[in-house]
Amino acid sequence: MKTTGGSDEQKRRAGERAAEAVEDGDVVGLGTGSTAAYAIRALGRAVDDGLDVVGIPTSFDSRQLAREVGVPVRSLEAIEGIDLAIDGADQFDSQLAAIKGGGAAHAREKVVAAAADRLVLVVDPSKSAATLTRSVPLEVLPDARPAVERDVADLGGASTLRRAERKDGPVVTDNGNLVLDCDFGPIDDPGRLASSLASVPGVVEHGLFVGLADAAYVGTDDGVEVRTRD
Ligand SMILES: O=C[C@H](O)[C@H](O)[C@H](O)COP(=O)(O)O
Repeated sequence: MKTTGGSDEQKRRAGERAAEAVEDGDVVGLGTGSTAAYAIRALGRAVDDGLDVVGIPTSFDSRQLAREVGVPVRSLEAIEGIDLAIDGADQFDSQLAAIKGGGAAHAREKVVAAAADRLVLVVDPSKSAATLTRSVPLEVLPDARPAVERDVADLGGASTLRRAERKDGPVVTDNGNLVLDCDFGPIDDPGRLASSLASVPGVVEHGLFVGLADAAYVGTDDGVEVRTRD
């Protein structure tokens, strides 16, 4: 998966600190992306040392990595609750509202985050913003794409179909859908935009995570800064 933003060392610190918050017997949501991957690898080492956990992957890639490093996995439908979800973000603000979906995994990520008692974002300082400004990814039913593009324009956004980097054609999600990256400029009210996007027919899920994260572990050059909502 493409690595963005801060240094690998910053991401490693954030991911490993979040893995330390996992307790024996926990069911853990395993996020997607380069930062969450550090948490999954750290959990694998903890399992080697005797930690008893079950991981709930949010994507093909996180499932694959968990299996490689020895974290036992189960699917979301097989469990009743999640103690802690650990996941990355593409941008987040002081209220821990976040834009996710740089890896096109935000639909499952949101289901896991909503099912979790706690969501910890693992990020580097480049993800922090006073106002969310990045494009918001929408997972969209393929047939609904033109209609969704029109609705996004009515909401003041400009959509771009996400294209695959190493083959001709669009990115197809783990669920068989397309991704539209939608630029709304600075997002003054993430909650209002989230509600509007959730009501667009054909949008399977949008990448705005509002009111879901409990903490952000920000890996820095010196350590880890733990941020909570203002
Ligand atoms: O769909 C992917 C996810 O939302 C990722 O958690 C997000 O893109 C952050 O990834 P990374 O830690 O690689 O920047």
